[in-house]
Amino acid sequence: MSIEIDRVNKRFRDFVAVDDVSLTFREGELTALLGPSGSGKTTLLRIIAGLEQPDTGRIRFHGEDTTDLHVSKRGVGFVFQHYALFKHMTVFQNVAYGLTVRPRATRPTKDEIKQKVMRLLELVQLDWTAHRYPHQLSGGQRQRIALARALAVEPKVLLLDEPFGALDAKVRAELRRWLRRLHDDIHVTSVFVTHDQEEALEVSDRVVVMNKGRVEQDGSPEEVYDHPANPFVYRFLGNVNLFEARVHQGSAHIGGIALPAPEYADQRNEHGHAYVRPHEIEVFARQEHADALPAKVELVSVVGPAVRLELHTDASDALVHAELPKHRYRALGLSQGSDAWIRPLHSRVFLPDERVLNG
Ligand SMILES: Nc1ncnc2c1ncn2[C@@H]1O[C@H](COP(=O)(O)OP(=O)(O)OP(=O)(O)O)[C@@H](O)[C@H]1O
Repeated sequence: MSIEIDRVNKRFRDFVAVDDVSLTFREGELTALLGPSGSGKTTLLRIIAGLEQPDTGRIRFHGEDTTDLHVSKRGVGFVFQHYALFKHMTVFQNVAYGLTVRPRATRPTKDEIKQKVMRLLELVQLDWTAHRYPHQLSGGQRQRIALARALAVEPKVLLLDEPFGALDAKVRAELRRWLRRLHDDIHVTSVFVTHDQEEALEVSDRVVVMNKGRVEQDGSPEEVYDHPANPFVYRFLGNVNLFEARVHQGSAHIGGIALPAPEYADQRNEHGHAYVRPHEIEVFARQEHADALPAKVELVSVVGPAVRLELHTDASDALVHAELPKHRYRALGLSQGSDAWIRPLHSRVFLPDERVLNG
């Protein structure tokens, strides 16, 4: 079931929560709505669900206009951050609930319900908890049961609002891999809200980056990470270094070096910024390349197999962050206070008014 959002707007009094958003979620895809707090992700999800009415614009499920259709008629399943399971019901009863409350004509038999619930519990790998009560489960297990419960009624669309938000980092990481595998098995069109960029990049087929009620970029995880459409997306998707640049005839000059910026072939002496990710900064102990900048190592932190360096260079107002494998760092023989050389391997240049000439 594809979902089409067509020029949707939503205000809460003076506040514009969703600002002229048009998007298509393709059938069977898992899409992350990613953005900072207050960017309108949840409001958009609630509009898709039918829990909120848009002021203007239409929602279509598989081409059919559902904008005025009641939430109960849309065939959506939900999982929220604090999706309270019914405390007085066992896991089995919780998952069976949506089926048992159906009108008699469409209600499956007891045996059918039993089979289905047990199949779902196996799918979320918690069949052994069927007779337990929610308080006898961990937070991560409860969210998996909430997902089984949402799937029991065979939703056409699955909507998840920060489903792992309340869990600790390790459980979150496990559950997101688990959700990915589950989605590969069941292929229900799913939209999932998160403000965690790593979660969005790891789990989803597609990422929609939102900011102030608008869509900043919509693409595959690789596209949004490797080719951010604008400085907002660049900053939001991970660490980035900013260098003041003079943009002139297809080059961005920072310090004494020139970086290629072919998209600005016609610009002359314009002021801009070159964005470079920490792992795209090459570090040397000596001046091995003519196009490297002199720097000084200010801080070294070892994070598992990687080493993060913070370096001072005259070409940047802030310390430059570089990240390299530990073996490479060791081979360089650098330490805090050492003189070093840095070279941006890949950069993306933006002019201050965020004009993007190469999309
Ligand atoms: N019912 C409401 N009444 C008034 N304002 C609301 C209502 N619902 C949401 N808002 C406002 O709309 C804005 C967008 O909220 P929304 O929950 O969609 O953002 P979000 O991106 O999901 O943020 P978060 O990650 O913090 O949940 C927020 O500033 C919020 O205060």
